[in-house]
Amino acid sequence: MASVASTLRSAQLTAPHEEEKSRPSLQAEAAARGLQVDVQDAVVRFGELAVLRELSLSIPSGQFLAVVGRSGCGKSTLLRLLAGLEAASAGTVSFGAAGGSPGLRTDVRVMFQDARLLPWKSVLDNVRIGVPGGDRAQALDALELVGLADRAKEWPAVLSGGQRQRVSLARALAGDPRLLLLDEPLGALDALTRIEMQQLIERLWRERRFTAVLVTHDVGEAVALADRVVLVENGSIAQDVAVALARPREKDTGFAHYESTILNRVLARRPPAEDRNGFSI
Ligand SMILES: Nc1ncnc2c1ncn2[C@@H]1O[C@H](COP(=O)(O)OP(=O)(O)OP(=O)(O)O)[C@@H](O)[C@H]1O
Repeated sequence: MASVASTLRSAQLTAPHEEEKSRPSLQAEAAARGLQVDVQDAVVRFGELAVLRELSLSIPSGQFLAVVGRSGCGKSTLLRLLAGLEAASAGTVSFGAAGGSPGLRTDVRVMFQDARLLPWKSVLDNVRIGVPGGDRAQALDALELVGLADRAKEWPAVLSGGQRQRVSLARALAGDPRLLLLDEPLGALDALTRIEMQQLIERLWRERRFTAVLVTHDVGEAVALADRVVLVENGSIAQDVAVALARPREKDTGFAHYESTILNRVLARRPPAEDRNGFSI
């Protein structure tokens, strides 16, 4: 990873007109960084159960995509397919113009709902796991990104749940991924910490321009973060919504429109009464 802290520092030192002039080329470079993803007619089965049924999805380089859907519809299975943790029995998954495939790729990282930190390793050593070669400076840089460089020497056990998730995010970003897969990473956090983490993830995505795929039960979270929200239903994409709202997003009427459009569609099939009262699915 190029020194992120130094990149940010040098960006801050750039005079405004110079920054303005260099913006188009920086944007082009940034857009090219994120991995393009193409899923074509993918089928994933667990025994008799076909979870994904000829699902097709193209994600352009650098897009922030959110995946929503009812519990058990196959959101995590789709994410695991992209991570190379599940294999398709039919169809294809390919990355980039060159068409690379999932598997043991260093440019694809996953963040899960539980932080999955090794309790016998320090915070810094946990982050070093995410750095090819385990470079200390690179790991420290990633910890600085998430605001935890001063906790580097401590044990994971002394951190709060939100801090542990930030370490997990640092570990995922430390290898400078081109595709970040987020499987309900904020689901276990309290509401305030969750909002702070959403803002952190959005800021880092804007700065680093990786392609992001977020699985979430929270339609509000999907609308707050994503360029595009897809609904998985019956094993394929049942709704595909481009979220045309300026960032950072405010919970205004435009936001509420997207939220209710998606939620109404999710609930349209089989709306249990308890789901109608909230924004989570
Ligand atoms: N390894 C597995 N073996 C057998 N069945 C599985 C396996 N993984 C997932 N499934 C089944 O596939 C279906 C989809 O699971 P998946 O975890 O992808 O759903 P999900 O939409 O992410 O659910 P949730 O929102 O509740 O996390 C479920 O019925 C689940 O039981």
